[in-house]
Amino acid sequence: METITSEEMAVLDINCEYFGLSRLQLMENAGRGLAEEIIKRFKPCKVVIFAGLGNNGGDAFVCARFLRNFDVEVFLLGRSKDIKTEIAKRNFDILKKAGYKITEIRDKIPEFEADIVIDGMLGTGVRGKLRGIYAKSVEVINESKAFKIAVDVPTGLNPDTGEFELCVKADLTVTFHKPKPGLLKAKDVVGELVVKDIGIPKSFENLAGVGDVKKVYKRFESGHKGVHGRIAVIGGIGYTGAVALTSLACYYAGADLVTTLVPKDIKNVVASFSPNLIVRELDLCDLSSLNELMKKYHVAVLGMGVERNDEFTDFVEEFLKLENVKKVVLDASAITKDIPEGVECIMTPHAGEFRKVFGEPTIENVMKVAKETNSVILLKGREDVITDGERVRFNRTGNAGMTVGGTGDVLAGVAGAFFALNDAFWSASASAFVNGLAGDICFEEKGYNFTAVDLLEKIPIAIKRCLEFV
Ligand SMILES: NC(=O)C1=CN([C@@H]2O[C@H](COP(=O)(O)OP(=O)(O)OC[C@H]3O[C@@H](n4cnc5c(N)ncnc54)[C@H](O)[C@@H]3O)[C@@H](O)[C@H]2O)[C@H](O)CC1
Ligand SMILES: [K+]
Repeated sequence: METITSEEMAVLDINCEYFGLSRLQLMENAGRGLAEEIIKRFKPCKVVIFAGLGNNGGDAFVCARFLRNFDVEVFLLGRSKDIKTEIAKRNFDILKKAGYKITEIRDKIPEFEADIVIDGMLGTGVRGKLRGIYAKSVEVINESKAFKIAVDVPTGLNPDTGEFELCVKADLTVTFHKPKPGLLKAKDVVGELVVKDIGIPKSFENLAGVGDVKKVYKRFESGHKGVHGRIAVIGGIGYTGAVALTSLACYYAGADLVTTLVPKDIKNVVASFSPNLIVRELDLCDLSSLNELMKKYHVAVLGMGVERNDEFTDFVEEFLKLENVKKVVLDASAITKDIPEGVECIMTPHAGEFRKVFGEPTIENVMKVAKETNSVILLKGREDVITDGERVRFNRTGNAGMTVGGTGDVLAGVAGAFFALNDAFWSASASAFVNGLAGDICFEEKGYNFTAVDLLEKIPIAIKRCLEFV
């Protein structure tokens, strides 16, 4: 049975909203689906809903509306003004206006008689040990003789691992869209498991969106220089601009420190492009200094602005074997089959570069190569393909103006910055989305005739738009 983790569900939730399927619609479908399962099993009877302050509670409020002729009472675990989300509050207010019996629980849970108890306290938003009234409520529910129905996840169960300390012992769990992995591991507390379709198109699951960017972008208020990413950019053998574009893209995507390593003869040229750049001499033969240097860096981004040559190909192979090389983004001439064990890798070929090294860029072959090289492939194209060999995501942002030279160099920098603080798969997906969105912002302002420098400067705007999306 295909499952979805709570993290993936959170990303999908936001992406649905971004693609026009609102969370309010999803909540309505979830609540209605839950009520359908109850009406299928029970004649109208007494129902007590234990509702939390998040969307799990929201689903239960919707469900109440569809339990026509049932005697429904709601125990809200806290004050209504503390309800966390606008959509849950909206559904709470509807019940209030409709005159449903609602009790705001502070610390004492009232005595109650019920045929059915609905656990709408916590779902995929649960974090850590059950606190305060939540723990008490679980104990009271488990002592009750009522038929216990869990909304999405029995409260207290870790939806991904199936672990729990104190958890609702449900007779029936109605989960939405797909089961969370933990539900398949904890049958004793899950009871009968029903998966309700809430109308999310299958394709949305594999589409890169704003949710991907919100997942990977991190800013620590109390951060010191370097905590947001230290990146080494290596290239510039033959071309001067590419490595500068990549290095500046690392900064525009949030990295704190970027060192650009280029051949001696162009060092000053590259340095002259921007005071943001820290440019150092690259000696392809001095691997021990490079290994020393990499001690201080999260990620190395290689291959931009290098005419493919055997010397550089050999260098890349040796570089990847260095002890302190943990995470790499391999672009253009650095793309290779030989990724050593223990090196996390994102490769960013376009179709031509992929074909040269791995053969036809069909989805199947790209997934096969990702699996064989134990890396994430971000195949650039009209629709980017991101895969780790198991999972696949597609990115549809971007436009025909991005065929201009240098846009791939910018993408490699964005991927490097996200990769410093995240895993390869989501970093690749989020960077493809951001790079394309920046291209679309350029198009809004300039039509198709924008440059890679224009794209570069729109990267922070694109990220800001994603982070502001609620
Ligand atoms: N995409 C979907 O599948 C949909 C899911 N829906 C439902 O939404 C919940 C997830 O909602 P969320 O608001 O993210 O979190 P919860 O309701 O699970 O948690 C709420 C709230 O509780 C607090 N909290 C967390 N841990 C604890 C704890 N240990 N003790 C006490 N309180 C805790 C925390 O502040 C949270 O914010 C999902 O399960 C579905 O039921 C949508 O409605 C439909 C689409
Ligand atoms: K629940």
